[in-house]
Amino acid sequence: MKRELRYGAAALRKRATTRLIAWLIPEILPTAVYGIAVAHATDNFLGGHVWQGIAWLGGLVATACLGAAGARQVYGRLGDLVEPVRDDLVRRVVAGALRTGDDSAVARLNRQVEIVRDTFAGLVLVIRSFAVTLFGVLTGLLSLAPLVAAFVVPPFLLGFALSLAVLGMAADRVRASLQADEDLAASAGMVFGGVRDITAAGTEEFAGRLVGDPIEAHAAAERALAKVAALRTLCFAVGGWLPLLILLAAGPWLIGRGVSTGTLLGGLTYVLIGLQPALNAVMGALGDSGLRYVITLGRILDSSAEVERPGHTDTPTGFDVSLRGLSFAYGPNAEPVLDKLELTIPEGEHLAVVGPSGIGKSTLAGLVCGMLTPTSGQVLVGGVRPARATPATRVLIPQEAYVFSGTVLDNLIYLLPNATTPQVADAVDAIGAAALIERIGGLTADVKPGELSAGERQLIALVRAYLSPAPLVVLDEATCFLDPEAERVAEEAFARREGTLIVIAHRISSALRARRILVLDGNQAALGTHVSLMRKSRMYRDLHGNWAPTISRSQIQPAS
Ligand SMILES: Nc1ncnc2c1ncn2[C@@H]1O[C@H](COP(=O)(O)OP(=O)(O)OP(=O)(O)O)[C@@H](O)[C@H]1O
Repeated sequence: MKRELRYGAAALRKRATTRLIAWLIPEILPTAVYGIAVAHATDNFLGGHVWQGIAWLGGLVATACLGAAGARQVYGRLGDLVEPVRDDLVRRVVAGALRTGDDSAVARLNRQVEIVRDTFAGLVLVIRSFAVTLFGVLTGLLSLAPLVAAFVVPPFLLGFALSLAVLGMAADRVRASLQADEDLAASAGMVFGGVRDITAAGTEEFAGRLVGDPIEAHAAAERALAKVAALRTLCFAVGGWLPLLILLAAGPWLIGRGVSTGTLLGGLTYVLIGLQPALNAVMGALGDSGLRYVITLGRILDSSAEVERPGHTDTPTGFDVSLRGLSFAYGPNAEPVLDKLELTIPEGEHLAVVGPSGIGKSTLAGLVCGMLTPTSGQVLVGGVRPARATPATRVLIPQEAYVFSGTVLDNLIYLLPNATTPQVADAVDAIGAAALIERIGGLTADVKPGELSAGERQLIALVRAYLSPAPLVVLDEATCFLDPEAERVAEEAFARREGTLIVIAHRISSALRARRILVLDGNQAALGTHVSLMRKSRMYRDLHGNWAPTISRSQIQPAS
């Protein structure tokens, strides 16, 4: 919210604002005078001086005309103030769309720019008119009877301060409500789209849960919003009605102290037709236009900040990977897969990640490579969030290797299009893919992905990753279809390659080759070498015990 308020404040630092303020003075006058005029007119009428009473009311009409002339000037000045805001926002939106090539963003964001312009103008008007009333009423009350002011002003200011305090809370809750609304629309849309399949597969209960949670979240957000509305009414009661009650209750005491009936009526006039409507208007505007301004402007600034940086990316400094209190769950109410994980993987490290099936190894790989966003905590690669880091910083090879129709060479140099022939030959040799490529027909032969075995596809993907310029390589069971010997050759090649290597291991041999091993165990994690983990991690000892016999009798699909 601070950023949006700063933006508004900067937009107000203009000459147009000074001119707008200057035109406040003729408007303050009638506001200051009407209580005094009512007081004197009443006292004169009560004292039988009818003409003097009428003269006071005539004076009130004259100052009101002066105020109207001042108000007329305001609208012309307002344009000078808000149009530059609109221009600036449109410039940001269009510049962003040109960089991203997202034409639809222009239409979407332009609508938001209109909202910001209108709400900004509305806020300027309401705040200005509130200031006029406040200054006018204070001046009038103090010149009429400071004693009356002492009863009226403090509860009014208290109500106003409480309203401002509630606004911050309201902004958060409106944002939460919008988010809940969007989440519900997304999950309901997904379920409605798949009703036929859900019925066919008999997964109604699962689908019910899928929309049930967002419905609950939405209802909770709306209830929270309703509580804020109730609080706002309470604040208005304090600021708008309490001064009136106090003044009425203190009436006899004030009259006993020499305050005239007219003066009391003048004080009530200031509250009833000055302070109370002004507070109502400013609170309504801040709670409605103000929140729409903050939230809509926030969205525009967020989207333009995303595109203001070239290519939407940051360049990491170094390639150490740090996990800081990293937690991740696949849904708002799902059990966390990873919980407050702390780990630093220094540049050049060779780390193996082991753990039972479904413990979260692939989830961790996805987080490190920026394909998943942490629920809380951080992943940083060279000090930068992976999703924002330049894509060339990391490569993730999953279990199901991706190979596309094209030549073998196209497939190999996909991540380094300008690779030289010796570079390609080195990579092929290092990974042990020479025999496979020869069998396919050489580098210029066409690849037919469907005709390759899973292991062969993995070999091609491994050469591609090896050849890539990425200093961080994550192999997520990327060698699981290779025989142990082919896996050893490939892994050793990656270990020799410069950079950081993270291997999600599916065999103990992979873990034994690594410099350090991370054992994921429920929400716990243990880090160490094979020797230290055999001593301190029961989970690692169990995995080692289960894995060891399978090494010799692995049923592995040969690579070639
Ligand atoms: N897209 C998803 N949506 C919901 N839950 C998921 C999703 N992907 C994974 N999970 C769940 O998250 C948990 C961790 O999964 P993950 O694939 O990270 O485990 P893993 O240790 O890599 O398992 P494996 O060794 O079998 O590949 C599992 O309970 C899994 O069912």
